[in-house]
Order: sequence, then structure tokens, then C-alpha cells
Amino acid sequence: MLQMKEAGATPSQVALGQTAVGAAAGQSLVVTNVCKSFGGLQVLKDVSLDCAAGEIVGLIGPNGAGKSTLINAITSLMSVTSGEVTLGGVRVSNTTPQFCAASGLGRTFQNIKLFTRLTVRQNVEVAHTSGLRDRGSLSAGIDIDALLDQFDLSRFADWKAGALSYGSQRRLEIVRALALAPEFLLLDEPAAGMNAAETTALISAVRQASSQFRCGVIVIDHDLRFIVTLCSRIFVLDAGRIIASGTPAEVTKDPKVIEVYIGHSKNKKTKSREE
Ligand SMILES: Nc1ncnc2c1ncn2[C@@H]1O[C@H](COP(=O)(O)OP(=O)(O)OP(=O)(O)O)[C@@H](O)[C@H]1O
Repeated sequence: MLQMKEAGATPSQVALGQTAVGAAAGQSLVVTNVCKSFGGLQVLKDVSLDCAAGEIVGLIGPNGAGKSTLINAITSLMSVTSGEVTLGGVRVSNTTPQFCAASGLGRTFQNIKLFTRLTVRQNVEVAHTSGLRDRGSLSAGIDIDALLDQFDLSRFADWKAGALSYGSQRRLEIVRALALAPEFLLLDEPAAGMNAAETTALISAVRQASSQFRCGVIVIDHDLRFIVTLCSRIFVLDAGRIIASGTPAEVTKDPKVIEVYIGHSKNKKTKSREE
């Protein structure tokens, strides 16, 4: 226990018998054979994927494929039924969301979860304070003003978060996650509700943040143009299984992927902004 305290572990990490801070610098996030069931409903079936430091990986699939469940399992918002998720070799699945954040997993939510009555800056400061506590010097280097500027939020810094447009709230969630100095950023539908110009700006901002912090990114979105442009590798989930993975060019030519997307062509959320 003494060794863990010396390594900078928080009480929750000590309680879990794991050391999080600094354990994963430059290392991969690895999902191995993860299964997740809700009662009799098996939502994730033997899912394996990985993301290296600084890599931007996409996760696509039709509605109900299990994408958000996977992000929730990676960040321990939900437990996994079997399999595991490791960050730099340290298990993060079946721990706690606090342990995952302290280990370097930053995330956004499909249904935006901001402190709507706090200002934009205060939302980021709350996360930054947690980062300073749990990630120490890693978080100390974060420049909140620069991050707000990068995501086009400087002019709204003193606005209540709840007064922002939907697209700005989504960008604020990303800035808040970055204020923790994450090793990996998990983005659940960050481009939802954005127009083409906002989506293009978001691509640049996420790329810049990933390269600046050498931060890996796993991103879910139904906007295929956004995913194909942003990501160097894509995993395709269908009915809880990974059915394809590879570069955007490989995945978009894969007959299994084409069949899934044509089979779900009546699915309103599965679209390309180029259509
Ligand atoms: N807490 C829960 N209890 C029971 N079933 C759940 C729970 N959470 C998710 N599910 C089910 O798991 C399946 C996958 O849902 P999930 O939200 O992960 O899919 P998704 O790929 O993210 O879909 P979408 O693109 O529509 O957001 C769905 O059938 C959903 O109803």
C-alpha cells in the first residue's frame, strides 16, 4: 500500500489494489474478448479491439449494435460479463469510472452530461481540478484558455453551459475530457447535430488535440464522412460482434459492411453528410 501511495495512487486506486497514474504513458488501450449481457440479452459478443497512443480509431455500426455499451464497458460505467480492457497493461474494466478517469480515460456521452448551471469555464475547471488531483503534473500542463480557443468556445467562456447550442455543448464535453490530460479520449457521437462546417472544424480540433497530447481517440459516429476523414482505422460492430476492421478504404469496400449498411438503409441515423 505504501508503494502505491508513493506512486501517486488515489484512495480509490489503492482500494482497487491497482496503480493508475502514469502507468499507461505511450501505451495502448486494449479490449480483449469482451462480452456483455443484460439479463438474457447478449449485447457484446467477444469484442476485441485496440487503440495505440496518438491513434484515432473509429467505431461504427447500426443502431443498437452495442457501440455505446462498449464505451461504457471500457470506462467501467458498466461492468463486463467476461473479457477485459487494459490501459498500458493495467486492467480498467470492472473497476470504477473514477479509476478509469484517473488512469487516463477521458470520455463524452451520447446524451450530453454537462453542469448546465455552471459556466463553460467552470465546467472545464471542475474536470481540471479532478485531473490535478488524480493525474498530477500531467494535468498541470493543461491550458484551459487554449483548449477553449481550439474548440471555438472562448467567446462563450462565461456563458452558462446550458445556454450553449447543441454543437457547442458537444465541443465543451470534449474540452472537459481533455482537461483531465487523458491518455485516451472516447467520443460518443461528437458530431451529432452539427452541420458540415462545424463537423469539418471538429475534425481539425480533434486531430490537433490528439497530436498535441499524444492522445489516442476512439470515436463513435453515424456520420460516415466524419469517421472516414478523421480515423486511420475503423472497427465495425454489428449485433454485438466486430464484423470488419481496417483502414477507411478497406472497411468501406468490405462486402459485409456494405451489406450491413444497405440492410439498415432505412435507419435514419446511419447516413453520410455527402448524400
Ligand atoms: N442498461 C441496459 N439494459 C438493458 N439493455 C440495454 C442497456 N443498455 C443498452 N441496452 C441494449 O443494448 C443494445 C445496444 O445498445 P447501445 O446503446 O450500446 O447501441 P448503439 O450501437 O450505441 O446504438 P445507437 O447507435 O442507437 O446509439 C440495445 O439493444 C439496447 O437496448
